[in-house]
Amino acid sequence: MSSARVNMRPSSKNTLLKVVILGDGRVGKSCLMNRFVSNQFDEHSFHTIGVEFLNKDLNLDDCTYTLQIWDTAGQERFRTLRTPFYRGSDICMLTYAIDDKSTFSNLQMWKNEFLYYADIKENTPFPFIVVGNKSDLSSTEREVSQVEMETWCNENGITSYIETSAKDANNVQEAFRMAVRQWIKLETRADKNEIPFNDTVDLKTKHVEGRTSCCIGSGDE
Ligand SMILES: Nc1nc2c(ncn2[C@@H]2O[C@H](COP(=O)(O)OP(=O)(O)OP(=O)(O)O)[C@@H](O)[C@H]2O)c(=O)[nH]1
Repeated sequence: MSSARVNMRPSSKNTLLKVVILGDGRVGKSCLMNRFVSNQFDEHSFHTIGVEFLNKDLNLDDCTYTLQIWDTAGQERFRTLRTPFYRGSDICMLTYAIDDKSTFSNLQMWKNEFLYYADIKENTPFPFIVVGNKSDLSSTEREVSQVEMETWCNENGITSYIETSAKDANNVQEAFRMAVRQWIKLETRADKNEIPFNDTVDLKTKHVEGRTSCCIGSGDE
């Protein structure tokens, strides 16, 4: 068998990527997912309890990716409900709200929680993307500057970061596209340089024929 593992993905099928969205409660994780999947925004979005997921196809560079997007509950009391779903993730979106410094300060906690429960070793390259949501808010409400975000990302080896507004639909599509590009970048690098070639196991590339969606424990408190 050839060592060109990257070319084994049949173009006629989708590549399924599991994307998990993490961050403190109320930063807008559910709104980002709903804006991306349904192009809708709910001003009075309820707390998520546990996790929910929705699928959405994304076309990039002549390939179709089915993003299985997992929206998790940000509140501490739902920790044990959300963490079992981190395993098998392909992309992790670390989210904060630009008008709430504490949600930004907690990014390190979210990154650590993800790495631990997804069972990924600390220094293994992984497609993280940092999203500063609620960019529609006025500059007087802003508590986290773009420079602070860039600095934190640089310190944490994260090269994908963006500010979004689920409310105005600003940069939401772009955030998911950026996340997939980051996944492709690392996948290609892993294929070429890092992961020893294995005839039988391709942990990153999965294929789906159809679309599904379901909810697990969503609703009001
Ligand atoms: N101004 C503004 N408000 C937003 C934006 N995104 C979400 N919100 C509001 O922020 C609140 C929380 O949004 P959610 O999407 O429920 O937050 P969450 O991160 O999923 O919260 P948990 O489920 O508790 O983890 C809601 O009142 C939203 O309307 C945004 O881009 N701009």
